[in-house]
Amino acid sequence: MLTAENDDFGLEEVTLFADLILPVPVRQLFTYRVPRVFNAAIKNGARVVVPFGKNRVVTGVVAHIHTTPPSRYQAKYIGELLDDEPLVTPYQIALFNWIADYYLCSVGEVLNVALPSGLKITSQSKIQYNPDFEYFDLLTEDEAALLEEIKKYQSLTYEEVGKRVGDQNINHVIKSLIGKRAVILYEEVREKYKPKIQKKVKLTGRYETRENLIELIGQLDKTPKQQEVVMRYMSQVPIQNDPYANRTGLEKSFFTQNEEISDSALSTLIKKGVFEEFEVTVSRFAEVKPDFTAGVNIKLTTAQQRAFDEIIHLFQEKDTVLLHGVTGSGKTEVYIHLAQQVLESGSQVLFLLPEIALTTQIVVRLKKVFGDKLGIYHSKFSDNERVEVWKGVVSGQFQLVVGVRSAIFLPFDALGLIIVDEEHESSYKQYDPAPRYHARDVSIVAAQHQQAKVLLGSATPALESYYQALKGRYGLVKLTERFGKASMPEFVLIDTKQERKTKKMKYEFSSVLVEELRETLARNEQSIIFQNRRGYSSYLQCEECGWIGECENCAVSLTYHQKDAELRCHYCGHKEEVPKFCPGCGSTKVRTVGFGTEKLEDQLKIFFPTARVARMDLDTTRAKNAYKEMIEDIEQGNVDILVGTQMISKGLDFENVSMVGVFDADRMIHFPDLRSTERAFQLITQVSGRAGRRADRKGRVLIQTGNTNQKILQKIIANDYEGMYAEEIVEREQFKYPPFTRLIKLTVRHLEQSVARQGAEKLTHLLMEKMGEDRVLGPQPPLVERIRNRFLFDILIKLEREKVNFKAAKTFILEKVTDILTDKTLKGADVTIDVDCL
Ligand SMILES: Nc1ncnc2c1ncn2[C@@H]1O[C@H](COP(=O)(O)OP(=O)(O)OP(=O)(O)O)[C@@H](O)[C@H]1O
Ligand SMILES: [Zn+2]
Repeated sequence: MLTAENDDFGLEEVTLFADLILPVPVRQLFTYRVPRVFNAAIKNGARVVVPFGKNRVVTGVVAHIHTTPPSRYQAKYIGELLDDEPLVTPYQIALFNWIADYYLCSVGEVLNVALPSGLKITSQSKIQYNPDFEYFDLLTEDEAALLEEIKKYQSLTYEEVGKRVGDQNINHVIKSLIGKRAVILYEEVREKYKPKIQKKVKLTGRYETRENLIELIGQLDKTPKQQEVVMRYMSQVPIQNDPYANRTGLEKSFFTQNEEISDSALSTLIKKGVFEEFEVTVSRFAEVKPDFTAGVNIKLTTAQQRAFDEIIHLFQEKDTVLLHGVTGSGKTEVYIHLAQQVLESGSQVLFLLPEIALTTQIVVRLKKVFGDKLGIYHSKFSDNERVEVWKGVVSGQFQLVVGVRSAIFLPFDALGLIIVDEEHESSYKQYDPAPRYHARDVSIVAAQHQQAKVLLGSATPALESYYQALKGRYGLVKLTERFGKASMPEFVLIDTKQERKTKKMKYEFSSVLVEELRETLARNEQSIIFQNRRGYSSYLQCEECGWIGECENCAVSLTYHQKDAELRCHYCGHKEEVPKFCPGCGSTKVRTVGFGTEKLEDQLKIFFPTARVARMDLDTTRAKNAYKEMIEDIEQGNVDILVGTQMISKGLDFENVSMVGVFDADRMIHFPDLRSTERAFQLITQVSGRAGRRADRKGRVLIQTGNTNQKILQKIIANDYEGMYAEEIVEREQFKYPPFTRLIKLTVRHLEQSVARQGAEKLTHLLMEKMGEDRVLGPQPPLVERIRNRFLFDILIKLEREKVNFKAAKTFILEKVTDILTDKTLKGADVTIDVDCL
């Protein structure tokens, strides 16, 4: 038999099939038939467009090409082949498969988050005149007129039809034309990504010689406007010194946007064949010019150099190294030096950050060193920009990419190093939708695929990472001093109970904190106020009847946002107007309870009317450049007091911040969660680390608490990470929690509470039968037991790392979940699986 591999001639004849990864939540590949015309061109990793289901068109990626038709169904044809060269590399397909396997989801779901949407496909309805149409008598006047217009074109979109007839509201006429079959509607697939095109002009070839050019200028004596255009061109393009400069030409907009130059003169010159027009594809990042003026060659301090050498040394035997360096110790400088070394060796570097807020400052630092080699990848970028980074990685332009968690999906082919900064951060974990992956953990696997190394860095490592380091699985390197004689900040615990008793509290602020703020202002230094809750107050409550504003879709109280005078659900985004009277009893005594960043901002303005107060949280940073502008504002000293959520807690480096105030420490410490102690330590240490980062500014941190004796607060004050670790790890072992076990959370959801409960109970039983009662906990409703109208029940599975065959256990779990999903008595129930839930 002739096969695709061994005979090119036979390729024309043979029928090929392709197994595709499709972006759907089904754990299988889909086999499609390859039209013969694509036989020679189709490759693994290429994108194709295929019909799916009744009337969907989706983009898939070829995983495997073969000659075996599917046995259970008739294969449909692939519609279009989008790439001549594979867009997704074999490395990526292997990694996506690993993620799907490990996190128990479909490869399609991985693909769905991995591909920037600009590389996916949308379908657009197009309208075309039906040549077989005969019943013109049936048309109204409007319809006949429109049909005449449509007839002139091969095909049009709805929008274009509207433009052609100068009326955007003609959809109803189009609809009736479709109904009468006078026009045909069809779906055209198109790529969302649009390269940015620039129109340029250049002199035609014959004027690249000096003589011809001089002659031309002479000829134009009589048409001074045209002569002006040529002269201006020459002033911008040094064609006399370098004839090749003409080849790059000049943006057309240079002429069209210049009022002194006449458009028509340029047009005439183009018509005469003096100039010619051409188009080039330009990078959207062209405007971000690197700034080479400062800081290119920062010299590492002795301590940093020692850390650097140790890391390099440890990489000889370990694939992963943890850099535990206190806040402000200069970890970023160590990363930069490592990245430089790796790039020089010809390999690529991926630099992961947990949050967009952080990229702003670090990108400035990296740009100085790496210039155009640096690609930036995060969600505040448009799709087109993300596609450009993707393509830039393939083309080799971007050898270093800084990005948030999804940057781990980029098509690297020669990774040497992955840096995971602030590796303890929970934002590396994706919660919803699947894949519920952890970018730090995926990094380690991605690095294995590429024989690359991973550097984890943090001032407050995740317990898991530190455990692995102490066990010797990761290398461990420490930086215990701040850079440049800056000392660690000094802590003050403020007893709010005492202050309340003596009536010294002013609103939410202790007198000590207000006084400290006043002194900081007087010294012209900056302060940070940290409260990990946005909005004005936690909720609204009626003093008379106790009514509390709750979300109609979720079992959670609505947060009061004063600025927009509304109540908002932080789970589903539902919004309501603030009621004037209590909906329960009609009383007007509706009060706000608790406080968020918005309220603290307001109160600060009352204490310090002339101070410049800024707020940084999810609500104030929605716009694309909001972070950047706010951070620059702070750097330039235009802000005296910054109020913010966890967003401001880590990584930011402001030289003039000397005071940090921490609110609601108790809520962080006592949050009902196995990680609350670890998290409280991390958050408070990180935000404290923003204070006093320069030798000439002693940092002070004031923590408001109802109980100053709490052990964890003492550990924070003493900067005693090891102490915190030692106590926590004992508890983790005792209660069988990570790192000693792996946790899988199953959540059963249903519109009806009884069905959700029933499903969860059934599933629990099925699991317990084989896994035992100790390993399966629940079911129980989570903290917020209803989200978006659906009731939730959680089941927690604990699997001992050393004892349990993880893979087999997961296969078993998947089987049982499938049993529930196909159970007729549980119709509509849905189960999400979260492997290594946090
Ligand atoms: N060797 C050096 N030479 C000059 N400046 C340095 C050096 N090392 C660090 N710095 C400066 O000290 C400050 C703190 O360093 P950096 O931001 O890298 O700390 P970090 O360890 O990443 O802190 P955090 O954990 O809080 O993010 C920065 O402004 C940095 O530019
Ligand atoms: Zn809600």
